[in-house]
Formats: sequence, C-alpha cells, structure tokens
Amino acid sequence: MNSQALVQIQNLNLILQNKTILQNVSFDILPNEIITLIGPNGAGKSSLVKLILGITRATSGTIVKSHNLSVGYVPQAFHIDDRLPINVAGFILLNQTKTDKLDETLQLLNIAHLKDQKIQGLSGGQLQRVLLARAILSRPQLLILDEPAQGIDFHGEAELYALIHQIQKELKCAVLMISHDLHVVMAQTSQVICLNQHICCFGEPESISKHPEFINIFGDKIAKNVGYYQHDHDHDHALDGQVKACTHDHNHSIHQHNHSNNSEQP
Ligand SMILES: Nc1ncnc2c1ncn2[C@@H]1O[C@H](COP(=O)(O)OP(=O)(O)OP(=O)(O)O)[C@@H](O)[C@H]1O
Repeated sequence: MNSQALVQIQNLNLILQNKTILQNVSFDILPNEIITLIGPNGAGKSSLVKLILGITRATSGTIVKSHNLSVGYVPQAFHIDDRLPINVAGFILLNQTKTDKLDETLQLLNIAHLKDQKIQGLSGGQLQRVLLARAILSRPQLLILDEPAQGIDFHGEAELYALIHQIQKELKCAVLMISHDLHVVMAQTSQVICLNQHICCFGEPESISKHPEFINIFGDKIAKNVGYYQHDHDHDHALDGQVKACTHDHNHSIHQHNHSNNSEQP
C-alpha cells in the first residue's frame, strides 16, 4: 500500500447473477498519474469504474479513498432531453456548489464561445468538452472518464486526448480513463491496465504492448503498431499493480498477473 495513494483497490471481486465480472483486482491510483483501462468488450472496465465511484458495491475486497477525495466523472453514455431548455453555462453549473471557475474552465477547454449556446445543438466533440468542463469545474483530485472519445472522429479523438493531458497537467489531478483507442493510449498514457475480469498486465505502454496476454487479446498486428512512449515517474508497481518504491529503470518493466487459479479466464 502507498500512503500517497488517492485510491487503494485491494482484491476486488464482483459477481453479478452468478457470473464473475471481476476477479481479484488490486491497484493504486496515485496523484498526477494517468491510468488507462483497456480490455475487450465485457471485460469489466465500466463495472470497475462504477465500484470506484461507489455506484455499485463489490462482492468482496476493499476500496480505500484518501480523506475527502474529490472526483469528477464523465460517463460512457449521456442523454440530454431534447426538451430541456438549457444553455452550456447553465448545464455545467447545474447542481454544482463551486461556480467561480466557470469562465476559466470554458477557456481551458476551448469552449468559451459556446457558453450561451443551447446544449442540444452541440456536436459530439463539443458535448464531450462540455461534459469534461462539468466534471472539472470543482477541480477534483481524480478525474474518471469512461470512453471519453466515443462517437468522435479520428481527428477530434486525438485533439480530445491531447486536451485531457493538458487538463491533467494544469489541474494536477489523477486521471483514470477507459479507452478503446489503443493507438492513442499507447502513445500518451503513463500506466495501462489491461483488464479481462482480472488484471492481465499492468505497466507502461511499451512493455504492455509486448505482453503475451495483450497480444492474445488485441492481436499481434495491433501490438506491433502501437506507438512507444517513454515516461519518467517516481514510483514502481508490484506484480498486482500496486505502487511500491522505485528500485530500477522503468522503461522496460512488465508487470504480469500470475495465474495460480486455473479457473481464471485470460
Ligand atoms: N447489472 C448487471 N447484471 C448482470 N451482469 C452485468 C451487469 N452489469 C454488467 N454486467 C455484465 O458484466 C460484464 C462486464 O460489463 P462491463 O460493462 O463492465 O464491461 P466493459 O469492459 O466496460 O465492456 P465494454 O467495453 O463493452 O463497454 C458484461 O458481461 C456485462 O454483461
């Protein structure tokens, strides 16, 4: 366990309707860290996020959050009622207690010009930025994003991920995001968790892309084509993804989940 951790996740298991959704998941989320969750459809990524947010409860295991942890969240799907008579500023401020950072937030996300526009007329990319603005208005310590670039074209996707990095740097928050955009994840994230009920592998993008379970899930072609990224950070992760003191050069580390139980699915 790391005393600096914003969230410590220990041996989480989730069983729903007699089906194992998550098995023995453990890792820490540290301040200033960008962790991206990847994995095939149905791997349990959104379920894990819902447990961390406290929307659902684990069958067993613990999630310890730092005192007064503030969390911003952008869900996977968001439907706005066509009849809701509200503009962008009104929507961002809805049910918020801290409102003084509205203009600064709109500028940070390059959407100041949309402030008075009706929410219904926005494009997919504009709406994602508005949802991000809402999530960061109160300057959370942890930002959780469930597939932030869903429904956005390739060009807009790259811009959005660059923006997320900019937000992370400016607000100095941690980011946990789910993504299917492997090329971007591998080029821009600091830590990747490859999830398929259990943590298949955890580490830096370069090492993850060489891991046998990653190649098994995503295919050799994707693994060979992902961009490599060198990232300096001051901590290391144990085999199960938890943080420990830094002991070596990070650039080629691979963290692997060992299969001691034959019932685990890859
Ligand atoms: N309330 C529920 N009751 C039963 N099963 C559920 C429930 N919610 C989710 N599941 C199942 O849990 C599994 C994991 O779903 P989850 O949405 O967490 O996966 P995911 O990795 O986020 O998938 P995707 O990439 O497709 O969004 C799926 O098989 C899903 O059917």
